[in-house]
Amino acid sequence: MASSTQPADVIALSKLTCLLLPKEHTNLLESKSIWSADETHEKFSLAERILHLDPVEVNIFQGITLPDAPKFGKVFGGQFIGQALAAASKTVDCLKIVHSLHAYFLLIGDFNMPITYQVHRVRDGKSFATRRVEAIQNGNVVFTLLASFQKEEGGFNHQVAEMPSVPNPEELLSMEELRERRIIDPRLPRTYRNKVASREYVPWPIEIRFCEHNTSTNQTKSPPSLRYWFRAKGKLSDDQALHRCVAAYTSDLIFLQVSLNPHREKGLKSASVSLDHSMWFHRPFRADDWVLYVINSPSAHGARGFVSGQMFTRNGELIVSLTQEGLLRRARSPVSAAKPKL
Ligand SMILES: CCCCC/C=C\C/C=C\CCCCCCCC(=O)SCCNC(=O)CCNC(=O)[C@H](O)C(C)(C)COP(=O)(O)OP(=O)(O)OC[C@H]1O[C@@H](n2cnc3c(N)ncnc32)[C@H](O)[C@@H]1OP(=O)(O)O
Repeated sequence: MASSTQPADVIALSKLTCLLLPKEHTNLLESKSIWSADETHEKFSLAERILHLDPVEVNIFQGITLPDAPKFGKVFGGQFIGQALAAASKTVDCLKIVHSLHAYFLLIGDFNMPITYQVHRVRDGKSFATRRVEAIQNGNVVFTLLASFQKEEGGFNHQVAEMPSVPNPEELLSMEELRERRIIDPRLPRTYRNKVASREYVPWPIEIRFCEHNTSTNQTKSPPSLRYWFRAKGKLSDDQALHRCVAAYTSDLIFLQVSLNPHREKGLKSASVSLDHSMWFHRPFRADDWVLYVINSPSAHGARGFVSGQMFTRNGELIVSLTQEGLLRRARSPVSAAKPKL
């Protein structure tokens, strides 16, 4: 080293020291912070592009609803959670990673309008940091999230929760295959099959494989529980913060609906929206690798359904615990509850 010449950058200079870093190690200086892509590249997975935010000012970010993002007639609740968590994460020291969040859905979001995320730096401690995020459209706060972040720390370790025994995702049908099968399944009512066939099919950014083969429809009763594997389509950047945002996004896709399962009946039209959502991230994971989502609804009462969930890696590690309460009503016709009023 002493006699050879190497290209290097001066990275610190004082009267007494001059710190040089060989060119091949300059990547060590790159921020490890939340995926820092300033542009949305086509090569990124759709999930990563949906969660992309533009910085506007310090603590203020802007997100949009991409044309190919799932919408359900409004801004999808998971998009609010994922984007708000991304905004919060971008303001936190990159060594701290989200361990819990609590959110409220206040107003139906308009997917034709950008969403402004205003981050409030509630506290920055040595080990923990807390952020509050407001999602704003047309001057109204439509969604709010509190999230807490922690520096990696060793400690006690136990896991009582056991991953249920379910088939491997490779043995199960994809949503696309399931849809094809349902259209031609003679055990299902013709009206239901026609409805599935005529409904426009928009692929989700998340691949889903239901663990139980069932022939129930949105018009037939079933137990208030569900288990499915999910993973982001495509490869995600290697940033644990992003993987947690993608899990947060996905967690609202099929969650509250489980609460409606025992109440489904012919002709039922429901008006249901997520009201609040809480998550605890226990261990690191990748959201572009299969994750098992185990959902139960212990209660529905007073027009509110309650659901709780656990997420496991393929190795049976409990990675996330979560809960949600949602509004569960019979829809008054015409179904108008889900229109934005901003
Ligand atoms: C289980 C097997 C599954 C297999 C699945 C396979 C495939 C799945 C396929 C699809 C899955 C889709 C998954 C979609 C999940 C989507 C989840 C979400 O994204 S929800 C979006 C996030 N949440 C929100 O946006 C909620 C925002 N918050 C609010 O809107 C409000 O806070 C509120 C909760 C409505 C409460 O506001 P308020 O106090 O003002 O409430 P009101 O009771 O006064 O009502 C407001 C408004 O609604 C009208 N309304 C009320 N009740 C009804 C009803 N029963 N029917 C129709 N309309 C109703 C009411 O008239 C009010 O309107 P107005 O002000 O004009 O009078």
